Amino acid sequence: MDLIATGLSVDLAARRVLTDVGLTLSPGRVTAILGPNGAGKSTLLKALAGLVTPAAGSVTLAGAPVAGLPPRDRARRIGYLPQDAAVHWNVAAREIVALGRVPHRAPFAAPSPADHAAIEAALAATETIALVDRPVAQLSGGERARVLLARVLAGQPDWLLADEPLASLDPAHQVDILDRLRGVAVAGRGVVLVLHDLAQAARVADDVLLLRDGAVVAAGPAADVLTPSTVARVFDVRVATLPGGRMMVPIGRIVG
Ligand SMILES: Nc1ncnc2c1ncn2[C@@H]1O[C@H](COP(=O)(O)OP(=O)(O)OP(=O)(O)O)[C@@H](O)[C@H]1O
Repeated sequence: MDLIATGLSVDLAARRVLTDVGLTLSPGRVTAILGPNGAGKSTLLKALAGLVTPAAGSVTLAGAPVAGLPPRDRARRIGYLPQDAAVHWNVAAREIVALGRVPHRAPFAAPSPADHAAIEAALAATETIALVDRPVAQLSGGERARVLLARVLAGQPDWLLADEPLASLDPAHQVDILDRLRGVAVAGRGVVLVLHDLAQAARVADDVLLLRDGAVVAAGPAADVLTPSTVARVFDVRVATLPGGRMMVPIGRIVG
């Protein structure tokens, strides 16, 4: 059940922000989308989730255009965690996580044992069990981010698309959530992450897609793409590599 973008271009406010992007994503792998600010990473993720209308090209899931999938079906198959997700209702965290199961049952039906099991598993994976009775408005940014990730995990989608899921997490939770996301891929689902941290990407990703100015600069297995020269070209930074070669730390700006 591949997720495939073909000749994908997206315009926002009459400006082209993605140009002719082509990629094939396969289940069982973690793909990291990296690139400078404004490169089009979030727009690409939204397009993969069927949430923006392409100006040209298409996104298909198992051969069917995602834009044409019935919304409930699409929500069951593609879980999307936006960047800086806001919560508009000040309800208990458990209610937010439970919303992840809504696409799985008929309108107004009571949660099934499978729903309860999926919610408990998501709470455990994100270490949010202790937060379930707290109103979300009273949670810290990192706690809220974990609750929102739990909501997407509870939906057990075939594809999990997350936009900067580590942004407000402390190092322990970053490592833990990355391991959980790897586990989702190992279990046979597809995981696509927009990340900023090169080291985290090197740690978690099987495949890496580098975007700059709305176009793909490099894509493929992480070991092939995350090289000092490619990273320097895309981000205008000099990097030092840690032993092993894949872990990189930016050490200076390339000017001119
Ligand atoms: N709603 C919008 N209307 C108009 N332009 C937009 C809109 N959203 C994003 N853009 C523009 O589209 C381009 C790509 O934005 P996008 O958010 O996809 O980039 P990004 O790579 O995710 O950036 P960042 O790393 O800063 O989050 C940017 O130039 C941005 O200013």
